[in-house]
Amino acid sequence: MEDQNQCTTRDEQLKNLNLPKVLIHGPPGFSSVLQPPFSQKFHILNHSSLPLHKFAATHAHHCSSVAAVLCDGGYPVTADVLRLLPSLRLLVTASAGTDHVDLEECRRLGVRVAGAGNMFSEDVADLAVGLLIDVMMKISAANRCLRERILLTGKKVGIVGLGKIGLEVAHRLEAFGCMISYNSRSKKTFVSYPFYSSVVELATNNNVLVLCCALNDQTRHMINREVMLALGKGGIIVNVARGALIYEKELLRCLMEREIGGAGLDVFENEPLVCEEFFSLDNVVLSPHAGFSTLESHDGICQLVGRNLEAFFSNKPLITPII
Ligand SMILES: O=CC(=O)O
Repeated sequence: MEDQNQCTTRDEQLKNLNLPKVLIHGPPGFSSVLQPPFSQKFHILNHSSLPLHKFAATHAHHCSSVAAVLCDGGYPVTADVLRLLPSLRLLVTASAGTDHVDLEECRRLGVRVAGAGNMFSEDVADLAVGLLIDVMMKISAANRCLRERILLTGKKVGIVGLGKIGLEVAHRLEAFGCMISYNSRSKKTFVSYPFYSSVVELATNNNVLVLCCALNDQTRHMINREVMLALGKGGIIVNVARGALIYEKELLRCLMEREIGGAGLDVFENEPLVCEEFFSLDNVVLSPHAGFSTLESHDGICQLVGRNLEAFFSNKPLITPII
C-alpha cells in the first residue's frame, strides 16, 4: 500500500497520522482526482494496481482504519471489499453510475455514498447526439459522398431512462426536430413526451433508441432481440449508459444481419474489453467510454470528490449524496 502524501519530516508524518484515511480504489493515476487543497486534508492511501484483498492481507492495520474510499466506476465495491474496511464511513465514487457499488450493503453498514451527481450529464448527452449523427450520416464509415440523405428532422427518438442525461438528450434532439418519447420506471409529470411503460412498445414506435438509464437487475439485458426486432431494420440504438443494458451478442447478430440499421456505442458489456467483431461493421460507431472525458468534466469531478470528502469530515451534508 503506497502512502500518497510522501511525508519527509516527523511533524508531517504525525500530522498525516491524525488525518482521516482515504483509500483510493481506481485505475493507475486515478489518485490525481484528489488535488490540493483537498488532498492535503486527508491521509491518502493507494493500493496501486494490485487487488485490494491482496493488500489487505499484508496491510490490515491500514485497512482497519480507512474512513473513506474514493473509487472510480468499474472498480467494484462489493460486500467482500466492504468487509476489508471495518471503519469505513464514506464512499465517494467519481462516477454517475453506481452499479459497481453494493448500495444495499453500504446501507446496511451505515456507510454514506456520494457520486458524480449531474457532473457529466451534459457531456454524455452531447456524445449521445454526436454518436447518433455519426451513425446516421456514416461519417466514421468514411463515406465520401452520402449515399442517402438521412436527416434527424422528423425522426422519432425513444429515450430509455429520462433522468438528467436523458432530458439533456431530449432537449438537444428536439432542437433537431426529432419527436421524443420515453420509457422509464414511472411516468414523469414534468414532461409532456409520450411515455411507454414497455421498452418493446417504445422500440416499435420509434426510429431511434437512446439508452440513458442505470444498470441494475431490472435493466440488465433489457435491450434484447425482441426489442431490436421491434425497432426494425432502419432503427438505431445509441448507448451512453452501461454496456450490459444491451444483450451484446444479439446486438452484434442484428447489426450483422441488418436487422437494425446501426448503433452508436460508448459503453460495452465487458469493458474495458470491446468485442472485436464490432470493428469490421460499417453500421456501428464506437467510442471508448468517453462521454465524461472532457476537460470541464475532469476539473469538475476533481472539485466535487474533494468537496464531498471535506463536507463529510466536517459534519456537513454531502454535496451529491446517493445514500
Ligand atoms: O460512466 C460514467 C459514469 O457513470 O459517471
